[in-house]
Formats: sequence, C-alpha cells, structure tokens
Amino acid sequence: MSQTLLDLIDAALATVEDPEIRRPITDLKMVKSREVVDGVARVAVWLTVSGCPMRDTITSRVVEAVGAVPGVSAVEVELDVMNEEQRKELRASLVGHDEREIVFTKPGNLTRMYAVASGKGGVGKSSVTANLAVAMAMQGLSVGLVDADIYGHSIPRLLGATEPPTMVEGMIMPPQAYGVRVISMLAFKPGGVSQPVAFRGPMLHRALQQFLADVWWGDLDVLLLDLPPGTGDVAISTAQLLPQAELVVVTTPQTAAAEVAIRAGMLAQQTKQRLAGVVENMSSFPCPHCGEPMDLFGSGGGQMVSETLTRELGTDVPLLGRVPFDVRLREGGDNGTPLVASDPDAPASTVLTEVATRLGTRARGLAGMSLGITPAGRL
Ligand SMILES: Nc1ncnc2c1ncn2[C@@H]1O[C@H](COP(=O)(O)OP(=O)(O)OP(=O)(O)O)[C@@H](O)[C@H]1O
Repeated sequence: MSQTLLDLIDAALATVEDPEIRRPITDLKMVKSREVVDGVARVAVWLTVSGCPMRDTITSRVVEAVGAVPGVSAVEVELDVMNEEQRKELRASLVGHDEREIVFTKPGNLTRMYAVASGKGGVGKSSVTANLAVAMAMQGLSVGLVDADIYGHSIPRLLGATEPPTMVEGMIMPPQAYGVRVISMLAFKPGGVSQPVAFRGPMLHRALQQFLADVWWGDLDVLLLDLPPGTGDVAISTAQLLPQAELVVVTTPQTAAAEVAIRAGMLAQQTKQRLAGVVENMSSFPCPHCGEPMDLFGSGGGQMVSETLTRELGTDVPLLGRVPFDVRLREGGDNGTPLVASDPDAPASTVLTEVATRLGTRARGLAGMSLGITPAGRL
C-alpha cells in the first residue's frame, strides 16, 4: 500500500515546478527524499543556494501538491542545499554546454527577438515594452525582457521585479514578474537603484553580452530588449550580438519626436536589421468631460514615422498601434502593476495587447528587412 502511496506522491511532486526554472523539481533532481509514515508525508528538497528567495514558494507548492494526494494527512518539508557538484550538474543539464554563449544566435533557435527603440527619451518606450512583455506572457508565451537601458534602467520598477537574481554556478536566474523573466543592470549594482552606472562604451557591450549569455533564459518564445533612447553604443551592440533582433520604434504623435524616431529607425539600414513596425504612444484620448478626442502631444507622428521609414527603407514598416495617453498607465508603472494586467480592458491595454499578439505570432521572413540594395538605373 505504501508503495502505491509513494507512487502517488512522486506523481504529485512531478507537478511541482521550480518557480525560477519552471521545470518539475523531479526533473531537476531537487527531490532529496520522500517517505510516508502513518499518512504523514515527509519530503526533503534540495535548494540550489542557501538563501534561495523561492524557498517559501517551493515549500508551499510541495505542501499543496502532496497534501492533495488521497491518504496523505499532513506534509512536512525539509530543505537542504545542493553542493557544488550538484549545482554544476544542474547547470550542465540546463544549459547543455559549458561555455558561455548566446543561445539566441545558435542555429535553429526559434525565439522571436524585438529591440524596442526610440529617438529620444520620455516617449514611453520602457512602459510600452514592459506592457507588451506582460501582455505576451498573459497570452501564454514564454517571455524574457532585457533592460538594455544600462544607465537609465527602469524595467524592474515598472514590473515590480526588484529582487536580486539567484546565482547557480555563475549562471544568473533572472527574477520574474507577471510571468516575464527580467534582467537589468539593477541586478549587478550592490548599491541598489540610486547607484549610478559609470560605464564607457566597451563596458556597455560587455554588460549586454552578459545579460544575454550568463542569464538562464530557458526556452523563450519572445525576447524583448528595452534599448536606451537614440542610436548609441547599446543599439549597435544589440545589432552585433543579436543580428536577428527586429526593431520596434516607439514615438509620440509629436512631429519633433517623430523626426528623431525616424533616425532611430534608419539605424536598421546600417545594421541590416529588420524593422517590425512603429508604436505611437501617448496618442489621442477621449476628454473625460466632453468625450472629444484630446491630442495632448499633437497627432500623426506614428503615421509619419511609418510612412517615412517605409519609403526610405523600401520595405513595409507598419504602424502597429496607437496607445492612448492614460494616467493609469503611468500610475501602474510607478507602483509596478502594468496596466495590461491590472485593467486589460482599458483602451491603452487593448491596443498594447493587439500589438503583443501581432508581434508574438509574427512569421519570420524577409518582410521588414532592408535589403541594402540600390535600384539600378539612372543616377
Ligand atoms: N500612454 C501613456 N499614458 C500616460 N503616461 C505614459 C504613457 N506612456 C508612458 N507614460 C509615462 O511617461 C513617462 C515616460 O515613460 P517611459 O519611462 O516609459 O519612457 P521612455 O521612453 O522609456 O523614457 P527613457 O528612455 O528616457 O527612460 C513615465 O512617467 C510613464 O509612466
């Protein structure tokens, strides 16, 4: 009888996923032992590191899964910590190789990659990226988000993902929020959020490389990168490290913002990247009193960027959506609750979700790619 009960307990443990790695703890060899004495199940679990921030979550998941097995009256969980050998084995089983390489550039990798760019700061690029990531995760996609704005990182706050990552044998397990794996410079600053980052160009490249190679991303459907504004070092490093990443340009409706956004988009011509499209943010919204459309930041910027880039690059660069100005989007960013999660039916959420659906399911091909050829004929 106890054999049958143990089988049931094993089956229950196989449903418990490690919250960071998102694989069954049985596959990860995290179950040290299990036994049943008079209906009381005792489960010992190996944690990867002693200060594992997920210890309580793992414990409660084990208690819930094993406690639901008929015949189990109580569950006791004991935690132990893996030794170096076990961690190495775990690392090898997860990564499949030892050297630090960027998995996204390996042949056969199917992760869709989007680098979100803007011409200038403050147009809402980070807010759009964070909400797109959460919307994609809410659609069941496995999503990673790199805050490539090394100096001005803001993604952890926008998603409330400010806890430090767990390290397993030099591999960084990224914190998660709303189902999105997030890495940012915050994870590497002992002085916390207000500590400035004083990096020169080559250091920025190295930091980005580390975000991509040393972080355990798992099998991602989509990787989003929140670039710093403009066409500086990080935008170029991204193109070098992830040449398959497509650009998404964010602008406001304002002509001045649109003009600089075009420059950010034109970078694709030099880097030979594809342009997935343009998102206009802080667009027209209905006046709360009279319902008339309010164009707080002018109008037409997104359309202008889309049309100009289409013409200049000789390829379709669609306007993916116009996200209305919404104070709740700003408030959600301030308190780490993205609007698409807190109010999925808000007009801004609806647009962001549509853009997320489009990008998350987009077929990969030559569309949107500047071929870098000049038409033959009269000069
Ligand atoms: N659609 C919107 N409606 C209202 N407020 C918005 C909207 N989009 C962004 N904001 C607010 O605008 C400000 C700038 O947004 P955000 O930080 O996302 O811009 P950014 O382009 O990433 O800036 P930077 O690159 O300089 O960090 C934030 O306070 C944000 O909450």
